[in-house]
Amino acid sequence: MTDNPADAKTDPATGQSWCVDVAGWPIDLPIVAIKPDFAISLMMVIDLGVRFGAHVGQALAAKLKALEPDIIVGAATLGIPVAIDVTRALGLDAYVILQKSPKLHLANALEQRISSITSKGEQRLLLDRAAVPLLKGKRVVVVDDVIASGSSMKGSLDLVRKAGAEVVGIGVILTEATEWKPMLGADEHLVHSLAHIPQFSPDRDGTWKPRAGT
Ligand SMILES: O=P(O)(O)OC[C@H]1O[C@H](OP(=O)(O)OP(=O)(O)O)[C@H](O)[C@@H]1O
Repeated sequence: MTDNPADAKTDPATGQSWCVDVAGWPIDLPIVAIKPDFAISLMMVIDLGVRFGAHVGQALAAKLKALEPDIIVGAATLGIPVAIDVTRALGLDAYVILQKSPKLHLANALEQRISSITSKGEQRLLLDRAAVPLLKGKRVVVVDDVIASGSSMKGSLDLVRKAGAEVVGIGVILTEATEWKPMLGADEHLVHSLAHIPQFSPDRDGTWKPRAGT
């Protein structure tokens, strides 16, 4: 036990869940406390199976097809299956992943700093210079599983543009709350999502309820 409230740990498991309809496919997401008075509902797309992956790939492709993308870009880690499923559903082949692990071959990569709502501290997004020719002058759609603070997506957009691509759209399975809108600024209108999730505060009896305006 600690006397300093700042040292107190929040138990992330609330035992509650939030149901969201993802383009006709309902999923239950655990509500996870990040602070004593703040929780999110957490989608781990890699735990939802290949049929769900194919479903979101097809549903996002249906929204993104008219933008005529040449190639899809996704950010590690949870943006990887989304990028693959959307690429497959659009009938494309190549895709580009923005990595987070500083592999040996990425020593000279293009780099952007990000800090997402679900990961502690600052992270780096890395674009392999060998992938730049796949993007330069191309129509690109950037995908991810979730956009929340918008930091990860903003970093992805900056990197893709540094590589000389035109970003014609953004595809996400879920938008979360609204913080991402000012973060993306003029790029907000590029976002296509399959569903929206709020953020949560506890009411007096400890039940987590959607925060107003989220
Ligand atoms: O809008 P934001 O606040 O940036 O949050 C969204 C990002 O957070 C998650 O990634 P995370 O950083 O947890 O990394 P992971 O995909 O490697 O698990 C998610 O996959 C998005 O990329």
